[in-house]
Amino acid sequence: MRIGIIGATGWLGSALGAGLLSRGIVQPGDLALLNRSGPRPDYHGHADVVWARDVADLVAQSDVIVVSVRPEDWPELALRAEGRLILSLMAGVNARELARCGGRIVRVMPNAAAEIGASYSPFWSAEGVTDTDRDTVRHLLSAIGTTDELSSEAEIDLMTALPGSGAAYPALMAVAMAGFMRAQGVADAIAWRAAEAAVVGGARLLERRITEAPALVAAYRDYRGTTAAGLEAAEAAGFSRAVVAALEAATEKARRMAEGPA
Ligand SMILES: NC(=O)C1=CN([C@@H]2O[C@H](COP(=O)(O)OP(=O)(O)OC[C@H]3O[C@@H](n4cnc5c(N)ncnc54)[C@H](OP(=O)(O)O)[C@@H]3O)[C@@H](O)[C@H]2O)C=CC1
Ligand SMILES: O=C(O)[C@@H]1CCC=N1
Repeated sequence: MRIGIIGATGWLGSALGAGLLSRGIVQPGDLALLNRSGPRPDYHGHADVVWARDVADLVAQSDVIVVSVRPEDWPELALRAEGRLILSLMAGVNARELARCGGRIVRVMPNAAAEIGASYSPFWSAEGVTDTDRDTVRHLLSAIGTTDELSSEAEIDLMTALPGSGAAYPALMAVAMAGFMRAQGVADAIAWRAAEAAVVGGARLLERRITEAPALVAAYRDYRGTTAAGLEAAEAAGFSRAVVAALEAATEKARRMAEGPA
């Protein structure tokens, strides 16, 4: 099967291309690529990938087309892709708009952890998508991590806020934590390592047992030690409210983008 990626050198398109090639899901000669800035002599160690001349050329050389341009760049693509399976990675471009290209539409919401094969990339299939298409989607997404099929397109906007945000909130937390340490006079490198211990070490402890998070919070509270004091102060300062506000704002932005200009 020939795969085309529009936006193949971008943050996500490049991660997907790398994953597809390194896992042998697609052979270099069956991978058609397009970007704005032009072909690269080497694409993740492969010189023999196919660089399309333009959108029409990419469509002609692909059975499945991944659209990984920024949402604002979608209209200028003027994609015509009758009979093709389309995987849109774009936030805030709805299936009705995408269907104008004439293909069978699947919307996917990956995240930046695609770079390390650890993206959770839920997808939603519009009308006309077949079970064979779904198998194809799952196979392709296995190149960057795991997936689930969603039952409604509205859930894509929620998934755009989370998990689409990737490392954004952990990074924000790390910045605040390291900032506190530095403000207390701790050396820069040690301040960052302390933040890393909490953000990365803590995340590793929760890996594959995230549903135990409430019990873990309760265990720290019941311990009645220093962390319990910290958790109480965090909640009093609005920690959970801040997280919810962030997800609400991101979801709302995705919805407004999908509705188009007022
Ligand atoms: N980044 C993320 O964490 C996430 C992003 N998304 C979605 O994924 C999509 C891609 O995002 P991201 O990878 O971050 O974006 P980038 O800006 O990193 O990459 C965009 C890519 O699109 C290419 N491009 C732009 N315009 C055209 C055009 N007219 N024809 C061909 N190629 C074009 C660019 O080419 P060139 O490099 O030559 O300029 C580049 O390769 C977005 O729609 C975003 O909403 C979804 C979830 C998470
Ligand atoms: O911040 C963004 O717009 C991209 C799209 C979804 C998640 N990240």
